[in-house]
Parts: sequence; C-alpha cells; structure tokens
Amino acid sequence: MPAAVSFHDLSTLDAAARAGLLKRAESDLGPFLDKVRPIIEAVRTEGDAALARFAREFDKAPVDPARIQVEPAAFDRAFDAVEPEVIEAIRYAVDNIRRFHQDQKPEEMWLHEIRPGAFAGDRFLPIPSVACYVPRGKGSFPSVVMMTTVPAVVAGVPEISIITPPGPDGEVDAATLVAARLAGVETVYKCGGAQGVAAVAYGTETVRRAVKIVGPGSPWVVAAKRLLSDVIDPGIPAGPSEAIIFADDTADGRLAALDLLVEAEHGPDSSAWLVTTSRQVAEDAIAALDGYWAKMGAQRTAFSTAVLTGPRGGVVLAPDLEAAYAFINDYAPEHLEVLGDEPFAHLGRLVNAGEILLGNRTPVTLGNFVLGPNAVLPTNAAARTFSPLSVFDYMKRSSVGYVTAKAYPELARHAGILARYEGFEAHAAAVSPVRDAILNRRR
Ligand SMILES: NC(=O)c1ccc[n+]([C@@H]2O[C@H](COP(=O)([O-])OP(=O)(O)OC[C@H]3O[C@@H](n4cnc5c(N)ncnc54)[C@H](O)[C@@H]3O)[C@@H](O)[C@H]2O)c1
Ligand SMILES: N[C@H](CO)Cc1c[nH]c[nH+]1
Ligand SMILES: [Zn+2]
Repeated sequence: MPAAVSFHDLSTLDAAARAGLLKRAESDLGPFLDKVRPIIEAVRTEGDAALARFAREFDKAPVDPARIQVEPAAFDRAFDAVEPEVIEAIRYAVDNIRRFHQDQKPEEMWLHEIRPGAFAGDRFLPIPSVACYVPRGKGSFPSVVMMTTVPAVVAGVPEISIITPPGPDGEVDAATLVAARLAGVETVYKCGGAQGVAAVAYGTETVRRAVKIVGPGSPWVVAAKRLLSDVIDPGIPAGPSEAIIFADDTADGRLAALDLLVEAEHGPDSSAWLVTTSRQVAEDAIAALDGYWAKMGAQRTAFSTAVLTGPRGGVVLAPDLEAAYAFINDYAPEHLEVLGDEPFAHLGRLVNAGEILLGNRTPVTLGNFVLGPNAVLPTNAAARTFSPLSVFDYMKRSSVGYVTAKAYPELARHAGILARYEGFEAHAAAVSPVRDAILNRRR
C-alpha cells in the first residue's frame, strides 16, 4: 500500500510553504554540476575513448570507440525488429507533427513599407547544424526523436544529428532508429548524458560538432548544457517532466487521477500536481489512485508513488478559482491540462504554461505523442519566459531594411538628430549632406 498522497490546502499555507510547492528537481543542480565537470573535460581531451568508457560506466553498455555512430544496417534491422503497429503509430505521429510544424514555419521573408518608400522586415534561415538529445535511462523515447528532428527537417537544417545513450546491449533503441529514419535523420551517435552533450559541443573523432543542442534530459544533461552554454547553444531548458492537472468543480476526480499519473510515472525526479477548487474532486482523485496503481508495473508505480507522496507532487486544494490560477501561473508548468465542462472559460486566466490542453478528451498523453504541437517544453518554471520547441528554434532571423531615395531625407533627418544627441559623430556624418553629395556626383 503506497504512502499517503501529498495534500496541501492553499488556504492554510504560509508563503514559505506555498513557495516550497513550486520547487522542481532541477531547482538545485549544484551536485550534478560538480560531477559533470570532469566528464566534460574527459570528452574534450579524450574524445571517442571517453564516450566508450562512460557508456560502460553509466549505461552498462559495451560500446566500441570505433563504432560510436550507428551504421546504416542497424536502421534496416530496427524496421524488422519493431512491431508493425508501432511503426504505423510512429508514421502517424510524424505526419501530425510535420503538419503542425509546417503550419508554424514562417515565410522566408516579409518586408513592409514602414514609411512611404522605406521597407523593413525579417528574413528567416535555418541554423547550420543541430544535435537532438533523445533520453534513454528510465525509458526509450522515439517520441522525442520525432519532436526534435521533424521541426529541424521542416526548418531546413542541413546537418541534423541525434545523440542517445546506448542500452545494455550497446545498441540504440530500435524504435528510436525507426523514428529517426521516418523523420529523415540518419546520423545517430551512441552517447548520452553529460558526455553526449560534451561530444556535440566540442566534436570528437566520430561525433560531428553542432552549433545547437535541443531535447530534454535528466539533470545530468541539463547540468552539462548549462556548463557548456558558451560552447554550444543549449536551447530551451527541458529537464524532468512535469504537469499540473487543473480540475474545476465540474471535473471528475477519477479522470484527474488518471491524468495525474501520466507525467508522475517518468521518474522520481518528475513533478505532478492536481490543482482543484473542489474538495470532492480532490478526494475522488486520491481514492482512485490505488486502483490505477494496482494495474501498473512495479517501476512506474514506484516512480509515480515517489512523486505523488513527496515534495514535488500530489494534490493542491485552492479556496477559489483566483487562488488556483495564481498558483498555476506562479508554478508555470511544462504541461497544463484543464479538466471540466467549460475549459475555455479558464484559458484567459492561465498565462504561464508550456502547453495548455483543454477538456476531458485532451490528456497529456495525446500531446506527448501524436497531437502535433511539440512536447519538448520548458520545465522548471521556464515557461514564464520560454516557449515550446518549434521551427523557430532551428531558424535564425535577420532584420532586413531598404530605403529608397523618396524615403531617405525624412529618415536621415530624424536619425541625424538622434545620432548627434547620443554624441556619435560618424553616425551623424553617415546621414549628413556628405552622403547626398557623393550620391549626387554618382548620377
Ligand atoms: N521535457 C521533455 O520533453 C521530456 C521528454 C521526455 C523525458 N523527459 C525527462 O527526461 C529525463 C530522462 O532521463 P533519463 O534518465 O531517462 O535519461 P537521460 O538520457 O536524460 O539520462 C540518462 C543518462 O544520464 C547519465 N547518468 C546517469 N547516472 C549518472 C551518474 N551517476 N553520473 C553521471 N551521469 C549519469 C548517463 O549518461 C545516462 O545515459 C527524465 O527526467 C524525463 O522526465 C523530458
Ligand atoms: N512527457 C514528456 C515531455 O515532458 C514527453 C514524453 C515522451 N514519452 C513520454 N512522455
Ligand atoms: Zn510524458
């Protein structure tokens, strides 16, 4: 019988206790940073040999330093090994994820007439390379392959690679390879954790250097990205999975419990809260959990029990909707699910969340795998300022401007005034009559 599910009544909590509920496993990266430093240094100086050594140490995986890259035949074998229905589901998901990100992709350029004869806009181009981190410790994640590589392909990134820890057989998970090929990426390296991040940041004999890394991972991965952020663009912060299930008075507690377990089962470092304004919903949810746990395997039960009975998960009872909205917005969850008969009634008040899934038929599971929007989302309250992974993460934007002879005098006059005020003489000269004289002579 699992321990009691954590229960907090917001109306009785002081500020410090409420603030404690907002903490994630990533909130204290200190111990991970110290252990990750020497791993990074070893990869920088020893390259592939260090990758093979750490694969043996951390993944219990026999990896030959000369075979860090997955060979083409392994993709063919993966298609034979994976169940046809899984391949079909991957195809379906890739299709939806591709459609979503194609719709999201901006036009290559827009140019508007800001003033008569003065044009300004943006041009979007793909970044030159990206490495996609696909976790594999407490599960295998073909879905993360799809979420990270499909938008990269849609954006047009020319060099896309995947890094992922090898399994105990020394190989990459078969469905991960299927998803990679169906997404259009066949450069896969058998290295994960901090050592994988270091490999793509510095490059090794085998691993191609990338300018950016995307994808979620354990605190080891998050710590390495942070330490290497001067060497490689670490992308949006995406650590241990987390969710808030928000259930109003009209929601069914049994549904709330069903969905609360979704992100709680990722690992003991995940976070999962049911936030509700209804004591009845809270009680029904807590009562339903044992029945669900009885049908789950030992590992996922242990992970989700640890989350829901610990400091990073359970049930939060809010005295009213205002308090519930305030708690959710302060928490800024990665995934937010809204249960109840009128979910759109709450949408306007919910401002901080990586994704907001509305209604009783949009569980987090659909967003994680097949709906189309990206399931790699900002964690650890980063949703206050960061957005979900998207095609924009694989593109960079340049501003573009063009001023005609018709527009130039007016712009030059105003710019000159500002340049002189700021004390920039060359700036002012560039829009002074000197320019007009030169241009007039060229006619
Ligand atoms: N935000 C998202 O989109 C998303 C999606 C899927 C998973 N996740 C999260 O990603 C994480 C995946 O974690 P995971 O563990 O399953 O896989 P992972 O690949 O991120 O981490 C496993 C790696 O960590 C390293 N490691 C493990 N123990 C170590 C030690 N003692 N010292 C140094 N390195 C060590 C090893 O290299 C190992 O390969 C979970 O927290 C999960 O919640 C997030
Ligand atoms: N929950 C993860 C994002 O936080 C995505 C995922 C993949 N597989 C299962 N879940
Ligand atoms: Zn998940």
